[in-house]
Amino acid sequence: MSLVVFYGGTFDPIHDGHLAVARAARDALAAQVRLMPAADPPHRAAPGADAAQRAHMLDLAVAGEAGLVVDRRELQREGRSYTVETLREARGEFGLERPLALLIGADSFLDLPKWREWRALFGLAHFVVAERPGSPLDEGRIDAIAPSRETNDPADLGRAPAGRVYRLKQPLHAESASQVRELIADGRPWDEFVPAPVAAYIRASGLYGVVADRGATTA
Ligand SMILES: Nc1ncnc2c1ncn2[C@@H]1O[C@H](COP(=O)(O)OP(=O)(O)OP(=O)(O)O)[C@@H](O)[C@H]1O
Ligand SMILES: O=C(O)c1ccc[n+]([C@@H]2O[C@H](COP(=O)([O-])O)[C@@H](O)[C@H]2O)c1
Repeated sequence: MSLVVFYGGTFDPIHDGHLAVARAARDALAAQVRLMPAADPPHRAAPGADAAQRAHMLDLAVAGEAGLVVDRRELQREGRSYTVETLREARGEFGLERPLALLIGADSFLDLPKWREWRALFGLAHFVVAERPGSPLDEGRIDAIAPSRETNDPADLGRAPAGRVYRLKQPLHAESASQVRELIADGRPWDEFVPAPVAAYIRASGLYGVVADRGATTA
């Protein structure tokens, strides 16, 4: 059975780093990647764009892109978007045998022990960890969180429903959503860091306090 990859995030807004990671996972694992916006993400302040706007920006970013889809399941649930609940719900849909994986940046993975019922996550899905500047996965860091689970063989993720950790090797991408929001707030160029249709939507909606005639790298 083919692997399904969930890529959860606040995506406030989606940026080129997110897209690069999603494409790299799709290509390395030959799997569908489901970009899944959090309704109310745990462990952070309320997002600048509401959930419907963040999901819409994902739609714009993946339009026409093979193997990348938007998954709105967390928007249909009340309360905080705890991943353990999302994966339990996904198991109801995909069954217990289907290989599922959670795609996650290295910074989030290193924070995993703060997540709700985090040890249970390894019984529900594999992890695909994307390297990220500022969060080096030095020797032993993955093993310290997930002893003996790491594999270098992507095929291992198709051989079991859950429980392995695969490190996604891809060119590093420095973009972050907070950087994009800060650039917009400062009236500095920002649109080179997000997909063009997303930049157009941010401008048209006045998100993040964007001023229509400032911050564009192209007039
Ligand atoms: N440039 C990047 N490289 C690798 N992983 C990333 C990158 N940007 C985000 N991620 C990962 O994508 C997931 C969703 O990230 P999120 O939507 O919070 O974006 P962010 O850029 O980290 O946002 P913020 O700057 O607001 O914290 C997280 O697991 C995060 O680690
Ligand atoms: O389940 C948790 O306790 C938990 C704690 C922090 C983050 N998450 C999830 O991790 C993903 C990335 O979160 P964030 O805040 O970096 O955008 C997103 O899907 C969140 O719902 C989940």
